[in-house]
Amino acid sequence: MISERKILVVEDSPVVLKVLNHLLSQNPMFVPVLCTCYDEAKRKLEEDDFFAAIVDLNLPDAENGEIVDLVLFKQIPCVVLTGNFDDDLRISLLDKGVLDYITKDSRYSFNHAIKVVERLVKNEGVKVLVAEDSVASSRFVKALLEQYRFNVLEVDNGQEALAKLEEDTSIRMLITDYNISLVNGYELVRMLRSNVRFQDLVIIGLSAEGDSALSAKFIKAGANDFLKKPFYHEEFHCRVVHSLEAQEMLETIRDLANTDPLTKLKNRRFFFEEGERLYRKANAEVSLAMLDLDHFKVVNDTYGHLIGDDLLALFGSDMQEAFPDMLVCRFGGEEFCLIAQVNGRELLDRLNVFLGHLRAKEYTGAKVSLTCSVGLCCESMGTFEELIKMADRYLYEAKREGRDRIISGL
Ligand SMILES: Nc1nc2c(ncn2[C@@H]2O[C@H](COP(=O)(O)OP(=O)(O)OP(=O)(O)O)[C@@H](O)[C@H]2O)c(=O)[nH]1
Repeated sequence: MISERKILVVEDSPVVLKVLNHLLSQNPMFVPVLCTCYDEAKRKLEEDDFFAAIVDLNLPDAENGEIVDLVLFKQIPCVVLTGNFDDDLRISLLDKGVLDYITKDSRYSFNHAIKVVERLVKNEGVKVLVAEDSVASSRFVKALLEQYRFNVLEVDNGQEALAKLEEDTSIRMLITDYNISLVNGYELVRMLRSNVRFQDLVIIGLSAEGDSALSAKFIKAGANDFLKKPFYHEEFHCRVVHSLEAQEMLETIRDLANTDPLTKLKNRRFFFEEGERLYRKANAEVSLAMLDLDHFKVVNDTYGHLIGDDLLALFGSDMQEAFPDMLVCRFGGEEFCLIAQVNGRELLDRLNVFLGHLRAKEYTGAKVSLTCSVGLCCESMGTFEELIKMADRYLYEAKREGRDRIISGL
Protein backbone atom coordinates (compact mmCIF):
# COMPACT_ATOMS: atom_id res chain seq x y z
CA MET A 1 0.00 0.00 0.00
CA ILE A 2 1.26 3.47 -0.86
CA SER A 3 1.48 5.74 2.15
CA GLU A 4 0.08 9.14 1.27
CA ARG A 5 1.95 12.36 1.88
CA LYS A 6 0.16 15.67 2.14
CA ILE A 7 1.82 18.50 0.25
CA LEU A 8 0.80 22.03 1.16
CA VAL A 9 0.62 24.32 -1.87
CA VAL A 10 0.20 28.04 -1.20
CA GLU A 11 -0.19 30.18 -4.30
CA ASP A 12 -2.52 33.05 -5.19
CA SER A 13 -2.40 32.54 -8.96
CA PRO A 14 -5.21 30.13 -9.96
CA VAL A 15 -3.26 29.03 -13.06
CA VAL A 16 -0.11 28.13 -11.11
CA LEU A 17 -2.19 26.42 -8.44
CA LYS A 18 -3.92 24.34 -11.11
CA VAL A 19 -0.62 23.33 -12.73
CA LEU A 20 0.93 22.32 -9.39
CA ASN A 21 -2.21 20.43 -8.40
CA HIS A 22 -2.14 18.57 -11.72
CA LEU A 23 1.57 17.67 -11.45
CA LEU A 24 1.36 16.56 -7.82
CA SER A 25 -1.77 14.48 -8.46
CA GLN A 26 0.10 12.44 -11.06
CA ASN A 27 2.09 10.88 -8.24
CA PRO A 28 -0.24 8.58 -6.26
CA MET A 29 1.82 9.20 -3.14
CA PHE A 30 0.98 12.90 -2.98
CA VAL A 31 -2.18 14.54 -1.71
CA PRO A 32 -2.04 18.23 -2.62
CA VAL A 33 -3.70 20.60 -0.16
CA LEU A 34 -4.32 23.89 -1.97
CA CYS A 35 -4.43 27.33 -0.35
CA THR A 36 -4.62 30.74 -2.01
CA CYS A 37 -3.52 32.94 0.91
CA TYR A 38 -1.50 33.04 4.11
CA ASP A 39 -4.48 32.85 6.48
CA GLU A 40 -5.89 29.77 4.81
CA ALA A 41 -2.47 28.08 4.88
CA LYS A 42 -2.08 28.94 8.57
CA ARG A 43 -5.36 27.18 9.35
CA LYS A 44 -4.39 24.10 7.33
CA LEU A 45 -1.01 23.94 9.06
CA GLU A 46 -2.79 23.89 12.43
CA GLU A 47 -5.14 21.09 11.34
CA ASP A 48 -2.80 18.74 9.49
CA ASP A 49 0.68 17.23 9.21
CA PHE A 50 2.48 17.94 5.96
CA PHE A 51 5.33 16.12 4.27
CA ALA A 52 6.50 19.21 2.36
CA ALA A 53 5.30 22.60 1.18
CA ILE A 54 5.52 24.52 -2.09
CA VAL A 55 4.82 28.18 -1.39
CA ASP A 56 4.63 31.47 -3.26
CA LEU A 57 6.89 34.04 -1.64
CA ASN A 58 4.50 36.96 -2.12
CA LEU A 59 0.90 36.38 -1.11
CA PRO A 60 -1.82 39.04 -1.11
CA ASP A 61 -2.15 38.92 2.71
CA ALA A 62 1.57 38.29 3.40
CA GLU A 63 3.73 40.08 0.90
CA ASN A 64 7.11 39.66 2.57
CA GLY A 65 7.60 35.92 2.56
CA GLU A 66 5.92 35.35 5.96
CA ILE A 67 4.59 32.01 4.69
CA VAL A 68 8.17 30.70 4.38
CA ASP A 69 8.89 31.50 8.04
CA LEU A 70 5.67 29.86 9.13
CA VAL A 71 6.31 26.65 7.18
CA LEU A 72 9.92 26.44 8.34
CA PHE A 73 8.86 27.13 11.94
CA LYS A 74 6.69 23.99 11.68
CA GLN A 75 9.81 22.13 10.44
CA ILE A 76 8.25 21.30 7.10
CA PRO A 77 10.63 21.10 4.12
CA CYS A 78 9.86 24.13 1.97
CA VAL A 79 10.25 24.88 -1.74
CA VAL A 80 9.77 28.56 -2.61
CA LEU A 81 8.30 29.91 -5.84
CA THR A 82 9.14 33.48 -6.74
CA GLY A 83 8.19 35.76 -9.60
CA ASN A 84 11.52 37.55 -9.54
CA PHE A 85 14.92 36.58 -8.38
CA ASP A 86 18.13 38.21 -7.24
CA ASP A 87 21.23 37.18 -5.34
CA ASP A 88 20.24 38.84 -2.06
CA LEU A 89 16.92 37.02 -2.10
CA ARG A 90 18.67 33.73 -2.83
CA ILE A 91 21.04 34.15 0.14
CA SER A 92 18.25 35.20 2.44
CA LEU A 93 16.08 32.20 1.48
CA LEU A 94 18.94 29.73 1.80
CA ASP A 95 19.92 31.20 5.16
CA LYS A 96 16.40 30.61 6.38
CA GLY A 97 16.75 26.94 5.39
CA VAL A 98 14.47 26.51 2.39
CA LEU A 99 15.14 23.43 0.29
CA ASP A 100 15.10 25.24 -3.02
CA TYR A 101 13.85 28.43 -4.65
CA ILE A 102 12.35 28.37 -8.10
CA THR A 103 11.50 31.24 -10.42
CA LYS A 104 8.13 30.89 -12.07
CA ASP A 105 9.42 31.52 -15.56
CA SER A 106 8.39 28.35 -17.39
CA ARG A 107 6.45 25.16 -16.95
CA TYR A 108 9.75 23.38 -16.33
CA SER A 109 10.05 25.36 -13.09
CA PHE A 110 6.97 23.61 -11.73
CA ASN A 111 8.28 20.20 -12.80
CA HIS A 112 11.47 21.04 -10.95
CA ALA A 113 9.52 21.85 -7.77
CA ILE A 114 7.78 18.46 -7.95
CA LYS A 115 11.12 16.72 -8.55
CA VAL A 116 12.51 18.27 -5.37
CA VAL A 117 9.55 16.93 -3.37
CA GLU A 118 9.83 13.49 -5.01
CA ARG A 119 13.51 13.37 -4.13
CA LEU A 120 12.57 13.88 -0.47
CA VAL A 121 10.51 10.69 -0.59
CA LYS A 122 13.43 8.74 -2.06
CA ASN A 123 15.81 10.24 0.51
CA GLU A 124 13.77 8.81 3.37
CA GLY A 125 15.04 5.39 2.32
CA VAL A 126 18.67 6.47 1.99
CA LYS A 127 20.95 5.86 4.96
CA VAL A 128 23.93 8.20 5.12
CA LEU A 129 26.95 7.80 7.38
CA VAL A 130 28.72 11.01 8.38
CA ALA A 131 32.34 10.59 9.58
CA GLU A 132 33.44 13.83 11.26
CA ASP A 133 35.84 14.61 14.10
CA SER A 134 34.31 17.94 15.02
CA VAL A 135 30.98 17.74 16.81
CA ALA A 136 29.88 21.13 15.44
CA SER A 137 30.71 20.19 11.88
CA SER A 138 29.06 16.79 12.19
CA ARG A 139 25.91 18.40 13.56
CA PHE A 140 25.89 20.91 10.71
CA VAL A 141 26.19 18.21 8.01
CA LYS A 142 23.60 16.04 9.78
CA ALA A 143 21.15 18.95 9.93
CA LEU A 144 21.62 19.66 6.21
CA LEU A 145 20.98 16.03 5.35
CA GLU A 146 17.98 15.75 7.64
CA GLN A 147 16.49 18.84 6.08
CA TYR A 148 16.38 16.74 2.90
CA ARG A 149 14.93 13.83 4.91
CA PHE A 150 17.96 11.55 4.66
CA ASN A 151 18.37 8.95 7.38
CA VAL A 152 21.64 9.98 9.08
CA LEU A 153 24.14 8.03 11.22
CA GLU A 154 27.29 9.58 12.71
CA VAL A 155 30.76 8.34 13.69
CA ASP A 156 33.77 10.39 14.75
CA ASN A 157 36.72 8.35 13.44
CA GLY A 158 37.76 6.28 10.44
CA GLN A 159 37.89 2.96 12.23
CA GLU A 160 34.38 3.33 13.54
CA ALA A 161 33.24 4.31 10.03
CA LEU A 162 34.69 1.07 8.64
CA ALA A 163 33.07 -1.00 11.39
CA LYS A 164 29.69 0.68 10.87
CA LEU A 165 29.82 0.13 7.10
CA GLU A 166 30.77 -3.53 7.57
CA GLU A 167 27.95 -4.03 10.05
CA ASP A 168 25.18 -2.10 8.27
CA THR A 169 24.99 -3.07 4.62
CA SER A 170 22.05 -0.74 4.02
CA ILE A 171 24.21 2.41 4.26
CA ARG A 172 24.15 3.96 0.77
CA MET A 173 26.35 7.03 1.22
CA LEU A 174 29.39 8.07 3.24
CA ILE A 175 30.29 11.71 3.83
CA THR A 176 33.74 11.81 5.33
CA ASP A 177 35.97 14.61 6.48
CA TYR A 178 39.66 14.31 5.64
CA ASN A 179 40.76 15.01 9.22
CA ILE A 180 39.31 12.14 11.17
CA SER A 181 41.34 10.12 13.65
CA LEU A 182 42.65 6.52 13.45
CA VAL A 183 42.09 6.24 9.68
CA ASN A 184 41.93 9.56 7.79
CA GLY A 185 39.22 10.25 5.21
CA TYR A 186 41.47 9.63 2.23
CA GLU A 187 42.76 6.29 3.58
CA LEU A 188 39.20 5.34 4.42
CA VAL A 189 38.12 5.88 0.80
CA ARG A 190 41.08 3.84 -0.47
CA MET A 191 40.30 0.96 1.88
CA LEU A 192 36.61 0.95 0.97
CA ARG A 193 37.20 1.08 -2.76
CA SER A 194 39.59 -1.89 -2.62
CA ASN A 195 36.65 -3.99 -1.45
CA VAL A 196 34.06 -4.85 -4.14
CA ARG A 197 31.38 -4.91 -1.47
CA PHE A 198 31.60 -1.12 -1.30
CA GLN A 199 31.70 -0.43 -5.02
CA ASP A 200 28.20 1.06 -4.98
CA LEU A 201 28.68 3.16 -1.86
CA VAL A 202 28.46 6.87 -2.73
CA ILE A 203 31.37 8.66 -1.09
CA ILE A 204 31.76 12.42 -0.69
CA GLY A 205 34.94 13.83 0.85
CA LEU A 206 35.04 17.02 2.92
CA SER A 207 37.96 19.11 4.07
CA ALA A 208 38.76 22.47 5.57
CA GLU A 209 42.41 22.15 4.63
CA GLY A 210 44.02 24.60 2.26
CA ASP A 211 45.60 21.75 0.25
CA SER A 212 44.27 22.21 -3.26
CA ALA A 213 45.48 18.73 -4.31
CA LEU A 214 43.22 17.11 -1.73
CA SER A 215 40.10 17.08 -3.90
CA ALA A 216 41.94 15.28 -6.72
CA LYS A 217 43.46 12.88 -4.19
CA PHE A 218 40.06 12.02 -2.77
CA ILE A 219 38.51 11.54 -6.20
CA LYS A 220 41.46 9.48 -7.50
CA ALA A 221 41.07 7.20 -4.48
CA GLY A 222 37.49 6.59 -5.60
CA ALA A 223 35.32 9.24 -3.95
CA ASN A 224 32.37 10.35 -6.06
CA ASP A 225 32.82 14.00 -5.14
CA PHE A 226 34.58 16.39 -2.82
CA LEU A 227 33.60 19.61 -1.04
CA LYS A 228 35.82 22.19 0.55
CA LYS A 229 34.54 23.79 3.76
CA PRO A 230 32.91 26.18 4.22
CA PHE A 231 30.26 25.41 1.62
CA TYR A 232 26.79 26.71 1.01
CA HIS A 233 24.11 24.15 1.66
CA GLU A 234 22.80 24.67 -1.85
CA GLU A 235 26.07 23.35 -3.29
CA PHE A 236 26.18 20.54 -0.71
CA HIS A 237 22.70 19.35 -1.63
CA CYS A 238 23.33 19.59 -5.36
CA ARG A 239 26.45 17.47 -5.09
CA VAL A 240 24.89 14.93 -2.75
CA VAL A 241 21.84 14.52 -4.97
CA HIS A 242 23.85 14.43 -8.20
CA SER A 243 26.18 11.72 -6.88
CA LEU A 244 23.26 9.71 -5.57
CA GLU A 245 21.29 10.00 -8.81
CA ALA A 246 24.34 9.04 -10.89
CA GLN A 247 24.77 5.96 -8.70
CA GLU A 248 21.07 5.08 -8.95
CA MET A 249 21.30 5.38 -12.73
CA LEU A 250 24.33 3.09 -12.78
CA GLU A 251 22.49 0.52 -10.69
CA THR A 252 19.48 0.69 -13.02
CA ILE A 253 21.70 0.18 -16.07
CA ARG A 254 23.47 -2.72 -14.38
CA ASP A 255 20.14 -4.29 -13.44
CA LEU A 256 18.92 -3.98 -17.02
CA ALA A 257 22.13 -5.53 -18.35
CA ASN A 258 21.77 -8.50 -15.98
CA THR A 259 18.04 -9.13 -16.27
CA ASP A 260 16.07 -11.05 -18.85
CA PRO A 261 13.28 -8.67 -19.92
CA LEU A 262 10.63 -11.35 -20.49
CA THR A 263 10.92 -13.39 -17.28
CA LYS A 264 12.63 -10.75 -15.11
CA LEU A 265 15.02 -13.51 -14.03
CA LYS A 266 18.77 -12.95 -14.14
CA ASN A 267 20.16 -13.55 -17.60
CA ARG A 268 22.88 -15.81 -18.94
CA ARG A 269 25.53 -13.07 -18.71
CA PHE A 270 24.88 -12.63 -14.99
CA PHE A 271 24.75 -16.38 -14.47
CA PHE A 272 28.23 -16.81 -15.92
CA GLU A 273 29.64 -14.02 -13.75
CA GLU A 274 27.89 -14.72 -10.46
CA GLY A 275 27.65 -18.50 -10.87
CA GLU A 276 31.38 -18.76 -11.44
CA ARG A 277 32.05 -16.63 -8.34
CA LEU A 278 29.73 -18.81 -6.28
CA TYR A 279 31.35 -21.99 -7.63
CA ARG A 280 34.87 -20.80 -6.84
CA LYS A 281 33.86 -19.62 -3.37
CA ALA A 282 32.00 -22.77 -2.44
CA ASN A 283 34.69 -25.13 -3.72
CA ALA A 284 32.57 -28.16 -2.88
CA GLU A 285 28.89 -28.96 -2.48
CA VAL A 286 27.68 -26.95 -5.44
CA SER A 287 24.80 -28.21 -7.54
CA LEU A 288 23.79 -26.91 -10.94
CA ALA A 289 20.66 -27.79 -12.87
CA MET A 290 19.63 -27.03 -16.45
CA LEU A 291 15.89 -27.11 -17.12
CA ASP A 292 14.43 -27.11 -20.63
CA LEU A 293 10.71 -26.95 -21.41
CA ASP A 294 9.57 -29.94 -23.46
CA HIS A 295 8.23 -29.60 -26.98
CA PHE A 296 7.99 -25.85 -26.64
CA LYS A 297 7.94 -25.44 -30.41
CA VAL A 298 4.65 -27.37 -30.46
CA VAL A 299 3.32 -25.08 -27.68
CA ASN A 300 4.22 -22.04 -29.75
CA ASP A 301 2.77 -23.55 -32.90
CA THR A 302 -0.47 -24.50 -31.13
CA TYR A 303 -1.12 -21.42 -28.97
CA GLY A 304 0.94 -18.72 -30.69
CA HIS A 305 4.09 -16.88 -29.67
CA LEU A 306 2.35 -14.42 -27.35
CA ILE A 307 0.98 -17.21 -25.17
CA GLY A 308 4.43 -18.83 -25.48
CA ASP A 309 5.92 -15.65 -24.03
CA ASP A 310 3.41 -15.62 -21.16
CA LEU A 311 4.21 -19.25 -20.41
CA LEU A 312 7.94 -18.57 -20.25
CA ALA A 313 7.34 -15.66 -17.87
CA LEU A 314 5.01 -17.73 -15.65
CA PHE A 315 7.39 -20.68 -15.62
CA GLY A 316 10.24 -18.33 -14.65
CA SER A 317 8.30 -16.89 -11.75
CA ASP A 318 7.34 -20.43 -10.59
CA MET A 319 11.02 -21.36 -10.62
CA GLN A 320 11.94 -18.26 -8.65
CA GLU A 321 9.25 -19.09 -6.12
CA ALA A 322 10.30 -22.73 -5.81
CA PHE A 323 14.01 -21.97 -5.47
CA PRO A 324 14.23 -18.56 -3.75
CA ASP A 325 17.52 -19.47 -2.07
CA MET A 326 19.27 -20.19 -5.38
CA LEU A 327 20.58 -18.25 -8.33
CA VAL A 328 17.94 -18.85 -11.03
CA CYS A 329 18.40 -17.56 -14.56
CA ARG A 330 16.95 -17.76 -18.03
CA PHE A 331 19.81 -19.35 -19.89
CA GLY A 332 18.28 -18.67 -23.29
CA GLY A 333 15.08 -19.54 -25.22
CA GLU A 334 13.10 -22.12 -23.21
CA GLU A 335 16.13 -23.15 -21.19
CA PHE A 336 16.63 -22.16 -17.54
CA CYS A 337 19.47 -22.75 -15.14
CA LEU A 338 19.99 -22.70 -11.40
CA ILE A 339 22.97 -23.05 -9.13
CA ALA A 340 23.22 -23.26 -5.36
CA GLN A 341 25.50 -24.26 -2.59
CA VAL A 342 23.38 -27.27 -1.67
CA ASN A 343 23.81 -30.98 -1.54
CA GLY A 344 22.93 -32.70 -4.87
CA ARG A 345 20.50 -35.08 -3.21
CA GLU A 346 18.60 -32.18 -1.63
CA LEU A 347 18.34 -30.35 -4.95
CA LEU A 348 17.23 -33.56 -6.69
CA ASP A 349 14.36 -33.94 -4.19
CA ARG A 350 13.28 -30.33 -4.64
CA LEU A 351 13.43 -30.61 -8.42
CA ASN A 352 11.27 -33.73 -8.29
CA VAL A 353 8.66 -31.82 -6.27
CA PHE A 354 8.84 -28.94 -8.76
CA LEU A 355 8.34 -31.25 -11.76
CA GLY A 356 5.40 -32.86 -9.96
CA HIS A 357 3.72 -29.44 -9.45
CA LEU A 358 4.41 -28.55 -13.07
CA ARG A 359 2.70 -31.72 -14.32
CA ALA A 360 -0.39 -30.91 -12.30
CA LYS A 361 -0.63 -27.27 -13.35
CA GLU A 362 -2.50 -25.58 -16.17
CA TYR A 363 -1.11 -22.28 -17.35
CA THR A 364 -2.98 -19.19 -18.64
CA GLY A 365 -6.59 -18.94 -19.76
CA ALA A 366 -5.68 -21.41 -22.54
CA LYS A 367 -5.05 -24.08 -19.81
CA VAL A 368 -1.69 -25.15 -21.22
CA SER A 369 0.15 -28.04 -19.58
CA LEU A 370 3.92 -27.98 -19.48
CA THR A 371 6.62 -30.45 -18.61
CA CYS A 372 10.33 -29.97 -18.50
CA SER A 373 13.51 -32.05 -18.63
CA VAL A 374 16.39 -31.50 -16.26
CA GLY A 375 20.12 -32.20 -16.19
CA LEU A 376 21.54 -32.02 -12.69
CA CYS A 377 25.25 -31.89 -12.03
CA CYS A 378 26.78 -32.03 -8.56
CA GLU A 379 30.38 -32.84 -9.40
CA SER A 380 32.70 -30.23 -7.98
CA MET A 381 35.72 -31.06 -10.10
CA GLY A 382 36.79 -29.00 -13.09
CA THR A 383 35.82 -25.53 -14.13
CA PHE A 384 32.46 -23.80 -13.95
CA GLU A 385 32.09 -24.20 -17.74
CA GLU A 386 32.69 -27.94 -17.38
CA LEU A 387 29.96 -28.09 -14.72
CA ILE A 388 27.53 -26.44 -17.15
CA LYS A 389 28.60 -28.76 -20.00
CA MET A 390 28.03 -31.79 -17.78
CA ALA A 391 24.54 -30.57 -16.75
CA ASP A 392 23.80 -29.96 -20.43
CA ARG A 393 24.86 -33.51 -21.27
CA TYR A 394 22.53 -34.91 -18.59
CA LEU A 395 19.75 -32.70 -19.93
CA TYR A 396 20.31 -34.10 -23.43
CA GLU A 397 20.00 -37.62 -21.98
CA ALA A 398 16.78 -36.65 -20.19
CA LYS A 399 15.35 -35.48 -23.52
CA ARG A 400 16.52 -38.63 -25.30
CA GLU A 401 15.05 -40.92 -22.66
CA GLY A 402 11.57 -39.45 -23.14
CA ARG A 403 11.55 -35.97 -21.47
CA ASP A 404 9.72 -34.88 -18.25
CA ARG A 405 12.48 -36.33 -16.05
CA ILE A 406 15.69 -35.56 -14.25
CA ILE A 407 19.01 -37.16 -15.12
CA SER A 408 21.84 -36.55 -12.71
CA GLY A 409 25.29 -37.78 -11.90
CA LEU A 410 24.11 -39.02 -8.51
N1 LIG B 1 7.27 -17.66 -27.43
C1 LIG B 1 8.60 -17.79 -27.34
N2 LIG B 1 9.18 -18.87 -27.82
C2 LIG B 1 10.51 -19.01 -27.68
C3 LIG B 1 11.31 -18.03 -27.07
N3 LIG B 1 12.60 -18.46 -27.09
C4 LIG B 1 12.61 -19.64 -27.71
N4 LIG B 1 11.35 -19.99 -28.07
C5 LIG B 1 10.88 -21.16 -28.82
O1 LIG B 1 11.20 -22.36 -28.18
C6 LIG B 1 11.17 -23.40 -29.17
C7 LIG B 1 12.31 -24.35 -28.93
O2 LIG B 1 12.20 -25.34 -29.88
P1 LIG B 1 13.17 -26.58 -29.96
O3 LIG B 1 14.59 -26.14 -29.71
O4 LIG B 1 12.89 -27.26 -31.24
O5 LIG B 1 12.78 -27.46 -28.74
P2 LIG B 1 11.41 -28.01 -28.20
O6 LIG B 1 10.31 -27.82 -29.20
O7 LIG B 1 11.16 -27.39 -26.87
O8 LIG B 1 11.67 -29.52 -28.06
P3 LIG B 1 12.57 -30.26 -26.98
O9 LIG B 1 13.44 -29.24 -26.30
O10 LIG B 1 13.37 -31.25 -27.75
O11 LIG B 1 11.63 -30.89 -26.03
C8 LIG B 1 11.23 -22.70 -30.53
O12 LIG B 1 9.99 -22.80 -31.16
C9 LIG B 1 11.53 -21.26 -30.18
O13 LIG B 1 10.94 -20.35 -31.09
C10 LIG B 1 10.66 -16.86 -26.60
O14 LIG B 1 11.25 -15.94 -26.04
N5 LIG B 1 9.30 -16.79 -26.74
